[in-house]
Amino acid sequence: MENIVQFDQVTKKFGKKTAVNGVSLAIEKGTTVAILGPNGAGKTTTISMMLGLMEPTGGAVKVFDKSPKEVAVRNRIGAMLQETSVLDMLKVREVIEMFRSYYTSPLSMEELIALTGFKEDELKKRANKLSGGQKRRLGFALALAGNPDLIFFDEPTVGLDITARRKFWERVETLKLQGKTIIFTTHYLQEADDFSERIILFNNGEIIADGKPDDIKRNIATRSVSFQTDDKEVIVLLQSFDDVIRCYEKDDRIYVVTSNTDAVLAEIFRQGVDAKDIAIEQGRLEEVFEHLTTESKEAI
Ligand SMILES: Nc1ncnc2c1ncn2[C@@H]1O[C@H](COP(=O)(O)OP(=O)(O)OP(=O)(O)O)[C@@H](O)[C@H]1O
Repeated sequence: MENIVQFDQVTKKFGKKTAVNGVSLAIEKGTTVAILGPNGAGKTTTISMMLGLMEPTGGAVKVFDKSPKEVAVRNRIGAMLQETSVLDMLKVREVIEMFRSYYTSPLSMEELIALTGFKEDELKKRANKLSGGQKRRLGFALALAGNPDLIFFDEPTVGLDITARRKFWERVETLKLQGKTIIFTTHYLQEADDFSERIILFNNGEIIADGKPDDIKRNIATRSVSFQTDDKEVIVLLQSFDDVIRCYEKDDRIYVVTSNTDAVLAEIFRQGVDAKDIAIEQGRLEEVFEHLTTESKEAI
């Protein structure tokens, strides 16, 4: 399989701060990869080096087997980054036309409209009059204007409502079917799980997990059983249950973090624990990250 992106011992330092630390990875043609990690993990820096926007301090970055700075490479890459501001005074159609003109074999206007779902009245709007969701769609159109083989989305769904999110991922599915290589960053484990074939998890500038979503999830995603109780001693009892990772109290509720919510619930009932308003919650990624940064990396 052809490697589209290749990092060999890549390091990026900003003064004394090491943002990316000796990272090696290869991304194969046609895969959809999610780059996940807490704030400051090095995701954006990694993507910036893939895009040739930043030079590594050490190691080698290759995209399509060349430096990402080469024009021939740039022509094959599309990126939707956070907060792209585009020529506000132009109308949507004009901005898209302008971006198309930068490329030797752009997608047709019709294809771009179909991919982004812009209506005729929206195409006539000035870019600065667009809603947040429409702006994101414009960013999507601009990323695809050159009919790229490799596409980057940096936190593409932040601030979008559920419908806009669903539509965004439907559009990405179309690109996947066309055999594009797609790399996106996200804070949402669920999105990474639903839409990628591979998750690369960053922490402190290093890769701490890399694999299929199911494998990663099994290792990092925990769920919790939570409830209200008047029994102040309950945590001690809960900690003795099998499969319990940890317990804590927050906002007048007891949380039992576990790899097996069914078993914990059964035990709660069996032991007659005073538990009211029981709920099961998917572990928050922040909590997982917190856990990861304090636990040994070999646990993954
Ligand atoms: N231009 C810069 N100058 C100095 N430090 C930087 C610069 N860019 C990034 N950093 C630092 O490098 C580290 C990695 O930052 P990066 O933006 O890559 O993280 P991230 O995983 O994308 O985080 P977020 O989820 O918050 O976007 C952080 O500690 C950040 O403060």
